[in-house]
Amino acid sequence: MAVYTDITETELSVFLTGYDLGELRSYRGIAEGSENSNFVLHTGKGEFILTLYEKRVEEADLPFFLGLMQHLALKGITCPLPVARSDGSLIGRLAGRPAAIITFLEGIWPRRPTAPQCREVGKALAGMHLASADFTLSRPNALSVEGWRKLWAGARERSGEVDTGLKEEIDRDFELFAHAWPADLPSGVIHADLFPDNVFFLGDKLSGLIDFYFACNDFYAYDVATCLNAWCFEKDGAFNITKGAALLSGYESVRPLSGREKDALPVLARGSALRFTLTRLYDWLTIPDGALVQKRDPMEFVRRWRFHRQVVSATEYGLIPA
Ligand SMILES: Nc1ncnc2c1ncn2[C@@H]1O[C@H](COP(=O)(O)OP(=O)(O)O)[C@@H](O)[C@H]1O
Ligand SMILES: N[C@@H](CCOP(=O)(O)O)C(=O)O
Repeated sequence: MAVYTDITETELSVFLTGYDLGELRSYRGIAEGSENSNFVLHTGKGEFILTLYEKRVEEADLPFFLGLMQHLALKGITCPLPVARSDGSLIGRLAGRPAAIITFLEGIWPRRPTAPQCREVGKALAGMHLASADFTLSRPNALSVEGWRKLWAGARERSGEVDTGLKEEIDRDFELFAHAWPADLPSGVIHADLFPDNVFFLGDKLSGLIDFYFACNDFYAYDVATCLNAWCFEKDGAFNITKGAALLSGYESVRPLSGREKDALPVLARGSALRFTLTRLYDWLTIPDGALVQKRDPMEFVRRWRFHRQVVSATEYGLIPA
């Protein structure tokens, strides 16, 4: 469910007078997504996506997110282009919420990603990293190790309700990250949530990257690690090395990883799996049933995190040794 704030035809028509998009022909809410309210608009100028930003997105971060999409789209990355209002701004207000309109992208997100699709996503991720190198705004990653600690503080005491033993196991990882988390790897703007539901395909051809609302500045290799987690595990929990190899070779065909980035992949993948475990665990334990936020199973990522704890070298992800 992802229409948390409803809108009337009248208020939407008034909102659209701030744009050069012609008249409103129809609109409908979109069921998918989890953070914001999204609508498809059909106007005199075609189809667009309208997003009303809900409480979890900080209004102060919107210039970064929308500016990034604009920067990337103008550089040829297949992502939505924010539509400017008649006064030149990208952000308006609708139904008491900050709101923006972005271009509509064709495509379907893959429910069961294939190895060729993993290769395409690797290439697209590297393309995004290169294209964002000269983006002038920055945003620290609120969901890096210190952010995880805060989530853990809010979930730790009740974590046994999800899996016994988790408390001690996660505590131990925080001790590891205190000294083993990389201090300096090549960094820049990363997507930070490039899961299959944020990538559209037409067949095996990638047609769009969406949902830049976790984008931030961090290690590029951390974004690669997140994609390994999001794209290369099967429904039964097993890591698929063919998909891992496809994703990594796709990435390296555009932006080769340095030796230090390769060496760091196991700890980054472990940290990234913990990051998604913790956001899911926190929501699982703190959001009341029936609330308007989609809760996701934390155990899916606990299993991935446990897998990475056994990994000693990135060759286990399908990386070809230099
Ligand atoms: N530019 C776009 N073009 C086409 N569909 C889009 C676009 N942006 C979002 N959507 C649709 O809206 C859904 C939710 O978008 P998303 O940005 O993932 O929301 P949330 O931030 O709430 O997770 C997507 O799964 C997709 O169906
Ligand atoms: N990808 C995250 C949840 C974020 O949801 P999104 O709909 O904004 O991509 C997870 O799987 O935990």
